[in-house]
Amino acid sequence: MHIVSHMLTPGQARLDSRRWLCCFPSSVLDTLTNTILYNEWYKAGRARASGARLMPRAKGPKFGGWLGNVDIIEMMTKNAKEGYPEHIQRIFATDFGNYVKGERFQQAMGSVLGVGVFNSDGDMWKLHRSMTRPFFTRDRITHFELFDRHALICIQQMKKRLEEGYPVDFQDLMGRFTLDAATEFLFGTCFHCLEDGLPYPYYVPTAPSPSSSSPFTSSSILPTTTANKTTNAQKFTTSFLLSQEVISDRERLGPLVWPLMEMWKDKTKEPMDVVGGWVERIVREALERKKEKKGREEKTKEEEGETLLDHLVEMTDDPTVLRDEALNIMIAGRDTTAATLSFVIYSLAKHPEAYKSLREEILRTIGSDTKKPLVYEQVKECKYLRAVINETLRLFPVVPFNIRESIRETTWPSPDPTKEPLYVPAGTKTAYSVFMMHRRPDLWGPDAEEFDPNRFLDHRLKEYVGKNPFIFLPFNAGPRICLGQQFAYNEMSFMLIRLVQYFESFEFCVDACEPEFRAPRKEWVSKSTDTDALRITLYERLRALSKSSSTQPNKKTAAVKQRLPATAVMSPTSAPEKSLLSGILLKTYTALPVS
Ligand code: HEM
Repeated sequence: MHIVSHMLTPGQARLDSRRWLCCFPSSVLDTLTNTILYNEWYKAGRARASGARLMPRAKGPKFGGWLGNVDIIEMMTKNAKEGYPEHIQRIFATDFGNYVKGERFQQAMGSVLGVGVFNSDGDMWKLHRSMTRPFFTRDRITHFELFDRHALICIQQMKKRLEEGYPVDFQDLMGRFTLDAATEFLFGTCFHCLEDGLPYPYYVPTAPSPSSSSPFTSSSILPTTTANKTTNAQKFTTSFLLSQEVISDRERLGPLVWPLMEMWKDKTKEPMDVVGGWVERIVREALERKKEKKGREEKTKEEEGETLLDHLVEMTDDPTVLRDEALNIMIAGRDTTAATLSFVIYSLAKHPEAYKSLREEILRTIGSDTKKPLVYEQVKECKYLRAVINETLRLFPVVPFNIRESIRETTWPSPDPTKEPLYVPAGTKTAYSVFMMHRRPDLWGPDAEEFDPNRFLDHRLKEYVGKNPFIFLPFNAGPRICLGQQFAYNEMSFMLIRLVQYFESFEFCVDACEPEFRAPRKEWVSKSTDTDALRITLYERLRALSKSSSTQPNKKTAAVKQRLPATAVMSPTSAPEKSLLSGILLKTYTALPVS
C-alpha cells in the first residue's frame, strides 16, 4: 500500500492539499481523480453533442457537493437565474418516468419505513400506489364525524386550560389532534392523546400531571412496564419523531457518511422497536378480524374496509407489507397536517385582519353553532378559508426541500431563451426547494414574502398561478401528487372552522416562552433582515401558542405561547438557504419536534 504524500500523480497532487486524503491509498485516489476528471470531460462532450450547455454548478452546499449529495440546486434563491418552474414540471409531470427518489432515499428510510408508497420507485411504487389510492375516495375523506369528535375534544381541552388562566401550546395541540384523527382514520385505533390533558407552560412550578403526559415533551423512548394509554402515546410519538430526525440527518449527511456514523449502531433501531411494535400489533389485529370475517357469510357495511388497514388486508396477508404501508402513510400524513395547522394559526395570530375576514366568512356561511354537523358542501363554500390554508402552504410548505434523480440524460429548456438548453446527465441528483420558489417575486409578484390570502382570490391568482400552476406545489404534482391532499384539506378546514366558530381572536403570548427563546439567535440575524414575517426557528422548533378570546359563554382571555424567536432571514446569501441546503428546515418542518 502506498501513501499518497510519497507518490503523487498529477491528479493526486491537486487533491493533496486536502490533508484528510493523505492516508488514502494512491490507487484509490487515482481512480477517484480520474473518474472525476473523466466524468467532467465526458459530460461537457455530451452537453455539446446535445446542443446544450452544462448546468451552472450549485454555489450552495459545499459539503453536499463534495459528498455527492446533490448535483443541481433548483430554485434555491429568490433571484434564481437558472431555477425554472418548467424544470420542476418536467420532473413531476411531463417527463415523470425519468426521475426517481433514488436509492439513497430508500437506503436512508429503509430501516424506518421498509418499502411502501412514500419511499419506493418505479414498478414497486406503482404497485404500492395502486394498493393505497382506492382508499382515499371522497366518501372516506369526508369522514366529518371523526374530525368533529376530535375537534370538539380539542376545544374542550383548550377551554379548560384557558379557564385556568394558562396559555395553550398550539403546536402540541395540533400534534395531538392529528395523531388521534390519523390513527383512528387509518387504523381504527385511536391514541386518545387529546384526552390526556395539555402541557402547562414552563413557569408553572408544580404542574399537575397532564403536563408530563404530553407525548411531545417526553424524551424517554424506553418501553415501560406500566403500560397505559398515556405512556403508549408518549412513547410512540417520541419514538416516531426520533426516527424521523434520524432519517433527516441521514439525508443531510448523504449516503457516504451516514452509514459510517451508524456503523456500530442503527440509530433508528431503538425508536422503531417501539413504533414498529405498535403497528405490528394493530396489523395482527386487522388480520385476525379478516380471518374472523371469512368464517362468516356476509360482511356488514362497517366491515367492508373502513380503515386503511382493513382495506389493505383485503389485498395481502403479508404482515411486513402491511406494516410498511401503514408507516409510509402515517409518516406522510400526520406531521404534515399538524405542522400546517400550526402555521395557519401562527399566520392568523400575526394577521388579525385575516382572522377577522375568515371569521366573518365562517359565521356567515356556517353559523356559530358548534354542535351543528358540518357538510362537505358548506366547507367548499368557504373560499377564504381555502385561501388562508393555501397562503400558509405557500409561505410554509411542510416539504420545503426535496431531491429527485434522473435516470437517463436529458436537457432542460434554458430560462434565458438566448442561451442553449441545459444538459442534465443521467444519475443527476437535483435538489429543489418549493419553499424558495413560493417566495420568489419574479413568480409571485413584489409582495411574495407577505401573508395575504387574497392573492388566491383576486386577479393575482390568474396572473401568477393561473399562468403557471407549477409555481405552487405544496403537495407536489403529477402522478406522484400527495395521496392525502383532499383528506388534509378537509381535516384542516374542519378543525379551523370549529376553532374560528369558538374563538374570537388569537394572540401570541411571548411571556409564556422560556426566556432563552424570546430573542432571535444572533447567528441567524443577518445584516439584511428584511422581514419579521419569517420569525420561525430553523434549528429549534416552532411553537405557535395562542392567546385567544372565546366567544362562547365564558369569554376569557387565553394566553398563548410562542416559541418563535429566531429570525429566518431570506436574503439570498443568508442563513435560511444554508439551512435549506443542509436539510435542517426539512427536519424542522416535517418532524416539527416540540418542547
Ligand atoms: C398539509 C398536509 C400535507 C402536505 C402539505 C403534504 C405534502 C406532500 C408532498 C409534498 C408529497 C410528495 C413528497 C415526495 O414525493 O417526496 C406528499 C406525498 C404523499 N402524501 Fe402528503 N401531504 C399532506 C398530508 C397528507 C395526508 C393527510 C396523507 C394521508 C393520510 C398524505 C399521504 C401522502 C402519501 C401516501 C404520499 C406519497 C405519494 C406517492 O409517492 O405516490 N399526505 N405529500
